[in-house]
Amino acid sequence: MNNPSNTPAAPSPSALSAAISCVSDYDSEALPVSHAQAIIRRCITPINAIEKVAIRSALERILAADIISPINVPAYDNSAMDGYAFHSDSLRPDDGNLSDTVLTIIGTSHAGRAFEDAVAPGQTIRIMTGALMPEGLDTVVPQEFVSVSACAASDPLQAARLCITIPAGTVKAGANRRLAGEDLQAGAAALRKGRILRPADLGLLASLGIAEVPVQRRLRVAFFSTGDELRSVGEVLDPGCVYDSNRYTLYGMLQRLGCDVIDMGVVADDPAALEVAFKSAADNADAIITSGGVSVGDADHTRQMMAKLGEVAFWKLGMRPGRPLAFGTINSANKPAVFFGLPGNPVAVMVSFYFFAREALLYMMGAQSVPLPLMPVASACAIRKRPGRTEYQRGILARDVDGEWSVRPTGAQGSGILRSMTEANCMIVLGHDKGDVGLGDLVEVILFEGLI
Ligand SMILES: Nc1nc2c(c(=O)[nH]1)N[C@H]1C(S)=C(S)[C@@H](COP(=O)(O)OP(=O)(O)OC[C@H]3O[C@@H](n4cnc5c(N)ncnc54)[C@H](O)[C@@H]3O)O[C@H]1N2
Ligand code: MOO
Repeated sequence: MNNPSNTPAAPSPSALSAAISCVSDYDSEALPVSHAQAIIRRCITPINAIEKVAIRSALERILAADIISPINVPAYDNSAMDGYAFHSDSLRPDDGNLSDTVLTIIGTSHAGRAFEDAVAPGQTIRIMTGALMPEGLDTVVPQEFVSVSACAASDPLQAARLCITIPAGTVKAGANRRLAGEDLQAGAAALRKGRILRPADLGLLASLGIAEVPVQRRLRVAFFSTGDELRSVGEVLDPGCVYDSNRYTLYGMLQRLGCDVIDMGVVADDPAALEVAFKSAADNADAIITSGGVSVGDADHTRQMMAKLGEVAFWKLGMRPGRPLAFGTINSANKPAVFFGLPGNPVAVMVSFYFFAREALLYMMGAQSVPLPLMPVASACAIRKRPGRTEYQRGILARDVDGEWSVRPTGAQGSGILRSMTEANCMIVLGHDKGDVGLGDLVEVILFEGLI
């Protein structure tokens, strides 16, 4: 079922205006990062539109409701090992006399093909990993711990059978058995609303027999680059021009976040053209992201457009790179769209996206907040840092000659040097109040790559 309702993704204009007008005590020269992040949180609300998708299509989507397990997992008591199952009462007490236990094998339980007869004390069955434990049995001994031989001939019926000998002390009562419901009980929450579904979650859903799940509809994000000097890939690079790279990094970051992207290309440094672009973006998207035009140059029109077409919540932060980041809203006929005006410098785009837009967009998508883990690591060199702003340096985390992990900046940290992002494997986050870093001092890093 595909049922994306047209519920507004953003709050009503009045709610947003109220949130934005709460922005007081704002030092326009050095609004701390944490303060700016809090302002953004106050100004946004999650979208409220759900669609149902098959579990394979749910990868990386955001779960829109708790998933309650319809069954026990495992569904029945089963063996964790290939071996022999029996009742623990059959074990000879481990009384220090090293008394072995001898049990008669009376059948086999395969995974998917259970042994259905009763198993009496003194008897055992061969059992495979995952096979159902017959009623009354509670213990499995792995096959490599037992010896198998013909049973003692005192009883003619027994002599025709095979027996196992379990050496004393090999196995404890209840060992190697997986109990019904021990992973998950029927009626318990298997996955919580707001989770970004990962491969393990798809497997878990399948293990519960669930074929479809409700997910949040994708967030629609429109983006464009501004600047008369920008040329798109495939165009001739005239003197004084640069290729537009920001739309590609933005495309990649938005795709990774699972957004529906609306690429609006390059818009000239012309107020009329910008106004048309902003209005069209606000009509079609939940959020708008632009790059460039937020500084103080003669052709930097973005903030004026925000003030004309919406509201500016803040502009300029105590951070580097990304200082001229602008945040606010752009109005449209139906709803205001959340707006991030990212600075034009290519690294500033990525840093301000990862540390501001990313969390906001995830929140709008209805995702549970999962803070990025900051890990303390020794710095492999001295780093100059001025207190009063947060710095995001591109770092390489590696083992040193002694096998210890340490981090060093990639080299020149100019916010136009995009190569610093491609060479780095982590971001070194130097907090607002931090000063110079000495060799061996601990700094906090956020890794770029994760396992899943
Ligand atoms: N007098 C001041 N000048 C500047 C300040 C300031 O506070 N006072 N801030 C500097 C900082 S910090 C930044 S960051 C930039 C941001 O300026 P804009 O957002 O107006 O960006 P532009 O001027 O349009 O471009 C800056 C730089 O980045 C290149 N660029 C822009 N868009 C792209 C793109 N899509 N792909 C690749 N490269 C792009 C552009 O050519 C410029 O080189 O302002 C400083 N100035
Ligand atoms: O703060 Mo700007 O973003 O470095 O170049």
